[in-house]
Amino acid sequence: MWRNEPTFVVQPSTMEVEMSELTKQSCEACSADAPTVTADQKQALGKDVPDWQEIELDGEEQLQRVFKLKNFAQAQAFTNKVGDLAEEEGHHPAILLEYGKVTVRWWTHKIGGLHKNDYIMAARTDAAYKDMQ
Ligand SMILES: C[C@H](O)[C@H](O)[C@H]1CNC2=NC(N)=NC(=O)C2=N1
Repeated sequence: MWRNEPTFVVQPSTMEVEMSELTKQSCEACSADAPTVTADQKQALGKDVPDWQEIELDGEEQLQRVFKLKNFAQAQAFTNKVGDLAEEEGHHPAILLEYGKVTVRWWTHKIGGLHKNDYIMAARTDAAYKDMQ
């Protein structure tokens, strides 16, 4: 017979839930006339990817994060994971692969700036990095 043992469900913290929100989302189709994110959206979305910097390069706003890895082979493996993610979503970053270091930049080429998709992919990149630790 099933003993009615109490089952304790561990509730993720709101932060984890928020973080997991973006990592669970997929990129939405975005056309060349899609708007870039507003300042308010940047503020709200930025909270889910706190380790990323908003930079401007060639007049285009981008998200950038430098990931530290143990050596070149680990950096290469992480680069490939990010590349696979990008192919899956049809949304691609700029990646600089160095010994023990990978610099990733996300932005949406067709709108020349930041779209919600870039925040989703930044969160997914963080999750891929976490999986490698
Ligand atoms: C045809 C192809 O789907 C488009 O060119 C995609 C490819 N990957 C992309 N990646 C990014 N970051 N921005 C884009 O606008 C983009 N467009």
